[in-house]
Amino acid sequence: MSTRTSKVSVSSATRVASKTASKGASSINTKTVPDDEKDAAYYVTPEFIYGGPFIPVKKPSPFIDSITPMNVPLQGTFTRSFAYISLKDKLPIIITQVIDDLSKKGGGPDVQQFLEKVTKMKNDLMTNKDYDLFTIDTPEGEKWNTWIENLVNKKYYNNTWLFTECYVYRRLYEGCELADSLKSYDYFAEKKKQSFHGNLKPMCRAAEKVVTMLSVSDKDKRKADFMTLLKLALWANKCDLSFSVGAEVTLGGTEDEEDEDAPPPPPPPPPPPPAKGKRKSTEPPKPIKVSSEPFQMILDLKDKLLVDDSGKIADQIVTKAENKQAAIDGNTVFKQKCSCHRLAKSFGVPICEEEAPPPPPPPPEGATEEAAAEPEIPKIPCPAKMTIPHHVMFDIVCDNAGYELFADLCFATFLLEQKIVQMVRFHVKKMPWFVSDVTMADFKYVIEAAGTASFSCTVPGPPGPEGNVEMQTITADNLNSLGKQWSSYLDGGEFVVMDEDYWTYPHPYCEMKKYDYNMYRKLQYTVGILFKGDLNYRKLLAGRNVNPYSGLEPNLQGFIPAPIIAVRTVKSEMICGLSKGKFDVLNKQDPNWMRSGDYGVIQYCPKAEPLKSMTQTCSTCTYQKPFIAVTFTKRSLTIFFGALN
Ligand SMILES: O=P(O)(O)OC[C@H]1O[C@](O)(CO)[C@@H](O)[C@@H]1O
Repeated sequence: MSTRTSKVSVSSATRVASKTASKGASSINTKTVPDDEKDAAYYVTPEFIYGGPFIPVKKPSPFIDSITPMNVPLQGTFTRSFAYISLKDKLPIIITQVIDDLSKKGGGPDVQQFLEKVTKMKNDLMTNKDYDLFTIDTPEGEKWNTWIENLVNKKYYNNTWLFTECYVYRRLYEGCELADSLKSYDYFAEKKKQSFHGNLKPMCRAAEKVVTMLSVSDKDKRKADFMTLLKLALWANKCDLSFSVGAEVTLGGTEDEEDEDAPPPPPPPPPPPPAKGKRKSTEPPKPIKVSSEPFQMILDLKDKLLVDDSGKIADQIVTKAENKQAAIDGNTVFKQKCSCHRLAKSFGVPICEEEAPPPPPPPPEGATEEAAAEPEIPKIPCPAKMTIPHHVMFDIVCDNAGYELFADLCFATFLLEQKIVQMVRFHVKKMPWFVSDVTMADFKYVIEAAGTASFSCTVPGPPGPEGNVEMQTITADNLNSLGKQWSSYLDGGEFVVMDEDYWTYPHPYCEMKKYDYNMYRKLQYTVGILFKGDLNYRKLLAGRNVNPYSGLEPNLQGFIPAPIIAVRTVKSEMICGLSKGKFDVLNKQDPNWMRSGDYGVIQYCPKAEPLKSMTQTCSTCTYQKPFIAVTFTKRSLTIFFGALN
């Protein structure tokens, strides 16, 4: 795989992405359906002719010269939408990069087969064909085929953008699953690693401050730091390689932008007051200079944060965590002893003699053999009835590896060190996804690399009392100690990493209950779920172009397993929760603002569906199949319960 990628700073990521897109598109030697003129020609050319060559039958074009109408799912057929651009320009380039890298890598016939399949998929995408079915023979492959067969629109552009993008990434990975020499191969791995190393400087700078926020602090400081670290996690979402079409995105700026480490310029003079009676100016705001120092960046981007619920989130998550702890402390039903017995049973190890329950009483005299053989009903309560977890936990549905994961880990560390929660569950992807999304391997890589990275540079320190600026040295020491801390959290079970199937399904989250009830139930144990990034946001809003002034809660359409925190930089045309008039002002300033990744939101829905004990029991207790997910670490063992439908 080629290790060379172009490098862009966050501010220029969009520019480069669109440049790369058009460059890449022109080098792809295949007819693209949606180019306006070609498109018209394509749909006018008849597939067959009735009664001779003189009666052409025009195929109806699915393409509509429009933005996505309100409340309709984002879809490639709206030629003035970003979904269209993404399918037309971005996705083919990402697929081409995979093909190119693997072609260079070379390999046997199975790799050739992979390349043929992927090339066909790219052509199908570019000519708006029907999806092919999966050939992989697994229960998950079968599920995908059922979903495809049940679709009304099976074409790449005609179906929802969400389904098509997920389908493409899933099919890419199918190619690896089918090729012996590519099993568990990650064609995006090098890019993700480069993106980590390209951001060492901002990580080292951020780590210097993060370590000062960890010792247990008073209420006000804790709240302020909570909010700051959530914002650090927000702006880290700019580092996304699917958005930049594989070009490395660094917070450090490109070489010619490095002068941002210079002391800040004096503030500009205040603008003249607006003339009386004049309407608010809709002129685009002057481009602001954004620092590569992550905490300064938060301040620089203050006005780009369109919804900021971080204060409310800090207050409410702490309160919910305290309440959960009280419930755990007061819970007499599931004491450790019961769990030990159940686990011992589940894993077939003998129960300690003293602890073992008394042997069952002998069958009463005269009882039939059948009755005597009745299974013993254990005295421990049924896991499916369990409604209180063993730990106060918080969940993060991760997005990108590299710098974004670093920022998420910092936030998680804060929650643990401030004793707000005792466990953080990270949800990652089972396969390479949207270029830079975190997989299990990426998670381990980032932690190890943070623990061992070496870095040193000098930057101007904060101005002294007389405005004098002294240079200070930044090293990787604090990043290293964070990395080591994270490794020990993994060993100790404070960090749990899970790669459930649902995160790579093409379904919006409001359908989780229908497609994966146990996943929904698992999420119900937590005090809050942080959903990172644009794709997660799209899934939260069911992929629709919702009313920008509507609230988050109604748009979740019943997906409320726990309080939801949505943190994303805006990279696609959907948003909710804006204050009155804001959407119109932003549109007037820049019609493409939602495609820029320059704006962000931190949104909160406090509502949560209480976890009820299940009507079904599980086989540990009676006769039905239990669902038990177990996470082992050196120092602890965690179990999540549910029951299979
Ligand atoms: O990493 P994030 O924030 O989920 O962003 C991914 C986004 O980028 C895109 O690839 C668009 O550029 C979208 O498909 C997607 O919404």
